[in-house]
Parts: sequence; structure tokens; C-alpha cells
Amino acid sequence: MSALSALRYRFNSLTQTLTAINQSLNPHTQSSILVPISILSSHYSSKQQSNDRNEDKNDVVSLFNRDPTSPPRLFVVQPRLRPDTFLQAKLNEALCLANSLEEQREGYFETDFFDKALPPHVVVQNPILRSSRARADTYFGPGTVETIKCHLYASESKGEVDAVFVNSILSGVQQRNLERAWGKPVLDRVGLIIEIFNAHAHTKEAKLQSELAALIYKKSRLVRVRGPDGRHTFGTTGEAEVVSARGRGSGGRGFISGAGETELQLQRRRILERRNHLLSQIEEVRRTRALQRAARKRHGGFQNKGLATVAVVGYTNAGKSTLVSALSESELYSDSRLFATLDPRLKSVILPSGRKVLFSDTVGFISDLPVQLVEAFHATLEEVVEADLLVHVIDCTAPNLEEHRTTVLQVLQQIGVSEEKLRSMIEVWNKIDYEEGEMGADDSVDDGGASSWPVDEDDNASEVSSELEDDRGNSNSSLVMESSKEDYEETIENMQENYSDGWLLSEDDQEKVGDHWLKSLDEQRGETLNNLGIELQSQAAQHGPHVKISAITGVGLQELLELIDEKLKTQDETLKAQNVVERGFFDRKWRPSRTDDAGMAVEQ
Ligand SMILES: Nc1nc2c(ncn2[C@@H]2O[C@H](COP(=O)(O)OP(=O)(O)OP(=O)(O)O)[C@@H](O)[C@H]2O)c(=O)[nH]1
Ligand SMILES: [Mg+2]
Repeated sequence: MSALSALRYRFNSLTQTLTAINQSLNPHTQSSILVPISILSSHYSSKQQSNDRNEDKNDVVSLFNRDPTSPPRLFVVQPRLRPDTFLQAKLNEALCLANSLEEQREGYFETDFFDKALPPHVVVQNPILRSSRARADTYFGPGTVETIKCHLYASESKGEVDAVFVNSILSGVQQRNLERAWGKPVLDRVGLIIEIFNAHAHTKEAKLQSELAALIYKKSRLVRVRGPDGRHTFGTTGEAEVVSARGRGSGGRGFISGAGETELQLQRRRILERRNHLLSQIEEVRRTRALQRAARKRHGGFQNKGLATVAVVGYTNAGKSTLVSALSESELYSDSRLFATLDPRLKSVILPSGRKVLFSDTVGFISDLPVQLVEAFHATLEEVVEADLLVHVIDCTAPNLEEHRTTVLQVLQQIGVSEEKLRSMIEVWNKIDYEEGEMGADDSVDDGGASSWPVDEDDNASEVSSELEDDRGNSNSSLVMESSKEDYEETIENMQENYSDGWLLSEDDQEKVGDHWLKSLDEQRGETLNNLGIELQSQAAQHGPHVKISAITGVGLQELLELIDEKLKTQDETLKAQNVVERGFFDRKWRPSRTDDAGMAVEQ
């Protein structure tokens, strides 16, 4: 109940201002960016990129050709999920993601997040729920593609849409075909998250890493398909393979020799060159960070043991930055936009025992966090891996809190946080003021059904409300007509077998994503840690949160600091004991025994 109220509270704030935002849209800007340009297109260089970014970067950062001076208007397509509360949570996240894509101007966002309008959105039949497999060519079935097109055109007639955001993972071919069908750039979940990272990055480190993630993503999207005329084409505009002179008759071998470079090869080469350049710069960042960490461990701190670091981790928007600000009495940037923080920031805090420690605020996680981002943000995430203690902040108002927790545990395992650290991690339930305040204020949300969805004044937003209603009863809605009777009869248990980390992938996609992880992970360790993850989850389920806090009101913060103090003290004692044992072992091993001495003497 409390979580639904939280959603209602947030979305009512968002929807109230839809009209104002729509009015502020500039028709001129809109027409200039409504050109459908695929991320697969060879025209990936955006001439409209921000002047703030250097020209070199303009060529590769943006995944679609958008105007960075005003936030793009995205049309959100949410595949249906069950149960409805889960659908609502995912739709809520999708809308927040869509509204989070915005560049800062002089360090600030132009609009307050809560003043932003809800983006136009539609819930559609989920191909995976229906046939357990998405279509290889268009992901959705032809009926759903048409339905979305109708809704899209209806929104567009109001001048609202720059691109379509499908809150799922699409293959390059699916994305491209949907772009053709809808005549708009299409972003899938991975693409949008990477785009947000690029838009929010403003330090050198974050920019380098976000750009690298975008490049890795783009590289995976470079596909060659057969065009309508039967020839192989590249890009949405269907240009034939273009050859550059490179490789023609010089140095190439076999078939490549003398043929020149195809468009695909040219794009790959450009991406690889840029990637290598970025990797070398990121390596420098990593080296600097490692040196700084070593210096912190050597100097200062408690009894000359160096400064301990406490990394604050959690799902995006959980309140990590607000918490670190409150504990350190500083002003870290916090915002309701997702991925407000991209760079680790360190703040010193004095614990109740008088011990000084460093708190590190870092990038938040999200379900289906693109692997490209995890790979690219290695330097930043190392701060988490190397921390002495982890504090996991959970937004207790999130209806899918359990999924958030699992996601964070999985990412921590994937980036290589030790089993020991995961076991000693402190779990903090933040935003309890929601429960105490707004939650109790509105009893109407207790029905647990469609009425808990925010009542929107806007036509676009209310579409979903009616759909959710329709899904339970009879409806004339074209969207609901696509649902089969069997869909309704499937149990939640059956549905959950289809969920991957609370998220839906086609079987192909699952294989692809799985492969990717396998490449970057130590398999055996992964298995052990997965078991640990389950164990940690069940522990948490049994014992509840370690501490309940409100980073905003300050409730529970003292208790949290005391717990951190205690944990670090226990760790110190364990380390000390280990050192004693190790030294004893060392001594025994290397000091020659009396008998050995005698033997040696005899031999000599
Ligand atoms: N009511 C309430 N709101 C909170 C609390 N803590 C944080 N928030 C709000 O939650 C939103 C997100 O807070 P942040 O501190 O930016 O969250 P974050 O985890 O750092 O988010 P990212 O950096 O985007 O991953 C902001 O609007 C905060 O004002 C809390 O204890 N109570
Ligand atoms: Mg933050």
C-alpha cells in the first residue's frame, strides 16, 4: 500500500504539469529533429550535438540524432507484465527513464523533475507472455506494431514525439525494422540508459566511460541486412555498401585485398580506433584512482591504519547521494532523475567512536543494467570493489523492492565484490518518511488495483489507466483485443518463470546477454556468489532491514553510524587476528628446525 501511494504521489506531481510542458515545446526545434535516423545508420555523427562537447565526441556519443539543447520527447511503449503491480512499477520506471534523458545546462537541469509532464505512453501485448518468444524481425507481432503506430501518430499530431522508447531489449534488426515501421528513431532500454549516462556525464571520467559504453553498444548494433532491392544495405536509409579506398590493393589479404573497405568495416574500424583511444585514457583514470586509494590506505585514519572507505551502493534513485550528504553535512548533487550521480564522490564522516571514515557515493544500478556500462564503468566501480564496507540503500517505497535488492546484489557479484564483503554489507531502508507521512494520508490506494494508478488529467496518460481496467474486464480497446484468453489464465507463478531478473528478454536475447556475461565473468566464482546472493536474500527476508532511515528527515542516521562503527571495529579485530595467525604460520614455515640444522651440519 505504501509503495503504491508513493507512486501515486510522484506521478500526480508529474502529470499536473503535462499541459505546461507541452505548451513549452518549440515546433521549430521539433521539426528539425523528427527525422528518423537509426542508431544503425552510418550517419551516426550528430551535427546538432551540444557545443559543450568537443567535435570529436560529437561524432560518436548520441545514439540518435537529437537536439541536446532541449530534452527529447519520447513515446514510451511498455510491454505488458504481470502482476499489475509489477507492470505499474516497470511502467513507472520507464516513464522516469524517459523523463531523465536531459542534458544539464551550466550544472543544472532546466526543469524540476516533478514539474515535468508524463511522457505519452502505451501498454501493449507482450510477445513473450503470449508465445514465450518475440518475433525475430519486429519483436512485437504485426497487430501490436500497427496499434503502436496509431497511438504514436495520435501523440504526434499533438506535436509530442521525437523518438520511441520500447522498454525492453531489442536486437539491432528488430530496432531497425521498428524504426522503418514507425518512421521514428527507436531506443530500447539499453540504448536509453546509455543515452542518459551520456547526457548526465559532465566530469571527464564519466564522459569517457559513458562514451565507451555507447561505442560498445553501437558496435554490437552494426548489422548488415538485405535491402528491398536484394542488395546488402547498411543503415536505415538503405545505402549500398560503400567502399573506402583503405585496403585497396595494399596490405590486405585474400578477398579483402583490393576490394577496399565496406561501410560496415569502415564503421567498425572507426569505432575500434575511438575505443582504443578511450580505453587508454580510462586506464589513466584507473591508475590515478588506484594511487589515490593506496595513499588513503597509508595515511591518516584510525590509529594510523589508514582511512576506511564505506561505499554507498543501491538502485538508482534510492537516495544514496542524499544519505551521504546528510551524514557528511555536505551538499552532493541529488535529483529525482535516474542516474543523477555518475562519478564516485568521497566525503569524510566522523563516526560515534570518533573514527574518521570516507563515504563514497557512486553510480546507481538498475535492472538490466547494460553490460556495456558495467564494462565501461570499471574504473568507477572499482571504488565499490575496494571499499572496506558496503552500505546498500534501498528505497522502501519501491513496489518492486525485492527486485531492486536482487539487481543490486547481482551487479555487486558481477563486478567482483568479495563474498565476505557481501556478507558484512549493511542494508538500509531509506525514505521511511513516505510511510509515515504521505502513505497514511490516502486510503484510496488500498484497493491494490487499477485505481491505485495515478489519475491523469492528460489523455495520453489516462490511456494506460483504462487499459489496466480493461485488462480485468471486457474492453473494446484494440490493445486488449490482442490478448488471448489463455493470457489471463496464466498464473503469476508461471509468468515468473518467464521473467529474467524481473525483466523480459526474448530467448535469443537471453542467450546473447548470457554469453556476454559469461565472457566477462569468472564462471565458478559466479556460481558460488549466486548461491550467496540467494542466501543473502533469504537472510534479509527473514531478518528485515538492518536499519530504517530517512535521509531527508535524519531519522535512523545515528543508528546507522553506530552500526558502521561496530562493523568496522569487528573487521579490524578479525584482520588483527588473521595477521597474528599468519605471522605464526610464516615463522614456523621459514625458521629451520633444530633437527634440520643438525642434518645440514652433518651434510656439510
Ligand atoms: N521522501 C524522501 N525522499 C528522499 C529521501 N532520500 C532521498 N529522497 C529523494 O529521492 C530522490 C533521489 O535521491 P538521490 O539522493 O539523488 O538518489 P540516488 O540514489 O543518489 O540516485 P542516483 O544518483 O540517480 O542513482 C531525490 O528526489 C531525493 O530528494 C528520503 O529519505 N525521503
Ligand atoms: Mg546519486
